[in-house]
Amino acid sequence: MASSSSSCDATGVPFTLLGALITAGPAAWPACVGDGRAFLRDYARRGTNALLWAGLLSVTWVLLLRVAAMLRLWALGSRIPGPRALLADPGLAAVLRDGGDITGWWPFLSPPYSLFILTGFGSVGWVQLVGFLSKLHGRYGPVVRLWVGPSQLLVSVIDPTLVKEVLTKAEDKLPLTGRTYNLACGKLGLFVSLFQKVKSTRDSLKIFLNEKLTVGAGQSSFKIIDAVLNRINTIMSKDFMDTRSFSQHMAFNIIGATLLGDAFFDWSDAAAYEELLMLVAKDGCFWASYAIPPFWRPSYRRYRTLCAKLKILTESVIRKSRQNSSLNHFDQRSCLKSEGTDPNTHVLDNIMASHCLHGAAGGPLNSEEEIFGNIMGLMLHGISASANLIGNILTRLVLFPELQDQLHAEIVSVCNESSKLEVDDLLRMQVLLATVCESARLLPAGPLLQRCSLKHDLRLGSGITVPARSILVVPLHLVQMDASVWGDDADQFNPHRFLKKDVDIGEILGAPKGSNRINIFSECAKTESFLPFGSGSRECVGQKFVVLAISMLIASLLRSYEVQPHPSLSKEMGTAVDSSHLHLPNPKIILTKRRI
Ligand code: HEM
Repeated sequence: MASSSSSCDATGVPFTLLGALITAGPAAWPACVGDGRAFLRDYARRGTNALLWAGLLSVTWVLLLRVAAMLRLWALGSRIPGPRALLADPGLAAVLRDGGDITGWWPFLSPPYSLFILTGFGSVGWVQLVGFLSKLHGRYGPVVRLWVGPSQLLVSVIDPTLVKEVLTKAEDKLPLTGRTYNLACGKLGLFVSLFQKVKSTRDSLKIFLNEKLTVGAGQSSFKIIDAVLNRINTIMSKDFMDTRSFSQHMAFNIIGATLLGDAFFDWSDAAAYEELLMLVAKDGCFWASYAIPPFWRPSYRRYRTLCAKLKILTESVIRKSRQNSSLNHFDQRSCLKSEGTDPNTHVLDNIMASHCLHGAAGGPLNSEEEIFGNIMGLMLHGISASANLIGNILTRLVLFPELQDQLHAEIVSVCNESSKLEVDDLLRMQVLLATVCESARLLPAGPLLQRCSLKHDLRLGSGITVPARSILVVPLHLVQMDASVWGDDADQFNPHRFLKKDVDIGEILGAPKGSNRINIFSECAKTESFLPFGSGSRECVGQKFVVLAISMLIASLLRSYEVQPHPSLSKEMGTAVDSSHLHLPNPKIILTKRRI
């Protein structure tokens, strides 16, 4: 016997709500189907089922994609030499616990996911990390893989040719780098992961910074250094100062005045800004390392408040700087005017101007917010990294008084007493440039260059394929202290190696190849192992500017002052330098005016 439901002819009943609306309605349906309310209930049930199925299918699809990506990562990753197991090294646990710092700006993943958060100014974390990678490279060769999580592959490269290839081919930064700067500076177009996003801003910034020091033009004295040095007399009213704070203060003034123009010098909030900036730089990487911002932690909220204050101050100095600038606001004039960039304006206008051009070419205009963010990011990175290098050089000068004498003699011989120092003079100061380079070689601003290729696998010439989204690192300290390249004394401070061994920093200085003035660097045999400013698509945009600016600062300083250790410290100085040179003391120094 047929059941009542099977005898019900429901074919006339519409399947969808739309269908129901355009038919004559429930009145036209067979009685066994029920009234309109029953239809809606049935419709809701069917709809919910469909949605659940769709959700289930999408989640399954995403999971399958993830699993497939993970299997692919495992398959490709396992072909790269390296330890088999997931990372379980007790030594690195200590590194994990260390705090992070934008100066190092080699941020990694975080508690609880992370491998390590690296600190600036030569922390213990550096030593452990470098030691660990050194062991791995010793065992597995120049390319080593390290599983830092089931779906996270770190690949470390130290072979100079492969390093160059990696830094050129892999154009993206780790997303965490961008997050760190985003957290501190808000929206910004520099330092973020995707190369395509940073490219145009990088280009205009490069032009601006390079034109600040027109190398080889013969007539450009570096006014900012004069202004900075004028401040030394005020600072010297104190008995002594520690190298770190002095270097930070010098770097702050040089970078601040370069980016923001003269307005920076008579800015009443400068001291507060400097303090705030360093606080924000110190903790940025740590907080950004959380996958979900820890809003519930009061210390995190305090950090956000500091960032907000810094942002307000940055905006106020930028406004002040704009008022001072000859180009008051970015307008059509500035767009038309600046195909190249005008070195007399400040960087803000140039970045804006370049984006006007960009806009004319169809690209999006930078928002004001992004421009403020860029300037803030540059201040954070530029000041921290420059302070590190200046401090390193000053410490070496204190440690090696005979080098200081040699530098002074060189400075005096290159420029006569009354003349102003010019950039051209600097290019003749070979020992000075070599000292800057050697200091940068031995103590880079961060221990690792980091890259990733977000979208594509990376096929290296050596036949190795690095899967997309792997973390690629170049341990600078291992590369720059490689005895097979730099000789047995690779870990010793010896600026003269740059004179003898012909490392080409001509490119950094932007001088023509073979130029007489810098022929010390005319051959490039070791260049690929000298990477304090990185290399390739994401290399430091400020390198030429900063090498010359710091050389100018040191030359101007040594011309008028002798840098001496404070008497209370001089005895311990000799032993304070750790053999790996990853730790430098922070000596108290006295600047004694030279008798002319
Ligand atoms: C001694 C001082 C400095 C050091 C040691 C330094 C070092 C570095 C390093 C290692 C990188 C990454 C390179 C790579 O991954 O290949 C970098 C990137 C960069 N640096 Fe510097 N830097 C210094 C000063 C400056 C200054 C003064 C500025 C500008 C005011 C600057 C602007 C940049 C920019 C824009 C990038 C690239 C960001 C990107 O591509 O997203 N740097 N720097």
